[in-house]
Amino acid sequence: MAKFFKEPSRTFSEYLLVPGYTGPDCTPDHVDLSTPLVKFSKGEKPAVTMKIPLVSAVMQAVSGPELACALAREGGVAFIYGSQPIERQAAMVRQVKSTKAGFVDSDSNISPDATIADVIALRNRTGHSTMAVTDNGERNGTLVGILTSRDYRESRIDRNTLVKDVMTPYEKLIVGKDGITLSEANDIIWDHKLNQLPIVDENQKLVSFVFRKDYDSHKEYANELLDADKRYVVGAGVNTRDYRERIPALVEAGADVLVIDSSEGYSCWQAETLKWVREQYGDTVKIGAGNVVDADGFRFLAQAGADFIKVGIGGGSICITREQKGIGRGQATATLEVAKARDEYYRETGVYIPVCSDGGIVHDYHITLALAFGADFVMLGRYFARFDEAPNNLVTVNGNYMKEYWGEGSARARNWQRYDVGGEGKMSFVEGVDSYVPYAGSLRENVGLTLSKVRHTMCNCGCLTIPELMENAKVTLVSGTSIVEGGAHDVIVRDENVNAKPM
Ligand SMILES: NC(=O)C1=CN([C@@H]2O[C@H](COP(=O)(O)OP(=O)(O)OC[C@H]3O[C@@H](n4cnc5c(N)ncnc54)[C@H](O)[C@@H]3O)[C@@H](O)[C@H]2O)C=CC1
Ligand SMILES: O=c1[nH]c(=O)c2[nH+]cn([C@@H]3O[C@H](COP(=O)(O)O)[C@@H](O)[C@H]3O)c2[nH]1
Ligand SMILES: [K+]
Repeated sequence: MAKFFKEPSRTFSEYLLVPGYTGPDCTPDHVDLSTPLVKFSKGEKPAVTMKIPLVSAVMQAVSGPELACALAREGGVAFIYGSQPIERQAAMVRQVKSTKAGFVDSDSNISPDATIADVIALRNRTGHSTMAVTDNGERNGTLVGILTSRDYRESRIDRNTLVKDVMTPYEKLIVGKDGITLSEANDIIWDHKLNQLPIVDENQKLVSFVFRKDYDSHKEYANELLDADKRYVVGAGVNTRDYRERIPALVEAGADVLVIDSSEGYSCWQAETLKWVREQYGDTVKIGAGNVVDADGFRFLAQAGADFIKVGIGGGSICITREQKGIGRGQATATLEVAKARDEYYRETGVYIPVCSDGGIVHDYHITLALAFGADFVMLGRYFARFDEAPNNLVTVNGNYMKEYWGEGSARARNWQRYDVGGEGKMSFVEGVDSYVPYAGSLRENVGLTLSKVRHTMCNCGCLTIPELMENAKVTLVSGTSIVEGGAHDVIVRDENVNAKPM
């Protein structure tokens, strides 16, 4: 007979944390959110420890180079999406590894022959009004000028006006030479009262920008996650088909960690991929696997050699896998059971394999719950898709700023040819939707706020570290009615905008 799990599978919104004793030193500024990214043996240190328990989803709408740098600055890791040609993904990894803190890749570039209508469209798409004018309109083209919102009056200007007729031309620009330090660049900005300094190489090709508004934040990134060469740490997604070509390209580009990106990881394909990595690279290449939702799946991938294991089927905000295929498990139950299997495996072997809870985080407190349930870190898609740094378009919908967010199993993502690589045929059904999420501003601000809530909650629970929270948290199931009790109720809320909304 089929196996039936005794308990229903539950999700994070069905639980709350019950406070523990808070002592005088248990304050948010004392909370340490560092957490292992990859496996380690008892008594040893993991090869990569994150400063915060957040990684970004392996998705086209989420994890591009700009977001990767922004997240590494805060102490987390992004996984550059794999649903793109190998060379392009490797180039994104290289871009992160070659980004120097404070030097920003220009994401708003336009050619001198473009029109103001093009400028406005580009600004609406990227949210940035400072544009590099390059000969070919590309990021690393020859710099011929700069265009900012001060160069034209949107309400008056003829939309057919050409960029070259309103831009500040190169001859009038103050530029920095590639190779200068951040403090030299900032000195030039202050001496000349600039808002931005373009950095160019010896052939006048645009390399990057330094922005005045970034000055304060660049002074201090206490949690910055850097490799031994002081470059940002970055991850990348791979699949179980073209890994023999993709992995070498990503490793060569400098990826610090890889993850097999799949809805379902309890398969011979993942074991084969892990085996191949060990044969080729031993333990020098770090690679996570998944997703699984029970102890059997965990043990299988642990024995196959995974460096961390990802949990979650069908709980993501854009996921329709449960509806389409009927596989999955409530995210809280899945995380708890896999974390228990992780602890058991650790007791048996002395090897600790970090567990990542992937998908379905809706409120900030869900992160704290996931950690209390035993996750070492969480993977977020929707959350990061709302930020400036994500590679997805900013659009207006009914007058509201939104960012586009689509699943990797949606038709939109699948237009990418991965389903034709080595497979018997195309997948005929979709497992994800194409959607909008409300635009939320910068990653730094949002992550700061989210983690401040996590730290406060941990203090309520009397815990200063993630392992302490895993060990000591007290968790209660809540009834449907008590969930209603937990929100504003029986009052007429006056102003939606000034009241706290869930993230
Ligand atoms: N976490 C979740 O709940 C879900 C995530 N997704 C996302 O969608 C994307 C696509 O996921 P999947 O469809 O699971 O991709 P996948 O490539 O892992 O699997 C697609 C199909 O190909 C088969 N397959 C994989 N490697 C093979 C090989 N070497 N030879 C023959 N057959 C092979 C698999 O068993 C599966 O039937 C990923 O980004 C994933 O994260 C999609 C649905 C649910
Ligand atoms: O059923 C699915 N169809 C999809 O098209 C899809 N795309 C991504 N994912 C998974 O969702 C996670 C992100 O979830 P959130 O938006 O809730 O953070 C991601 O990290 C993935 O695990 C998908 N699941
Ligand atoms: K399976």
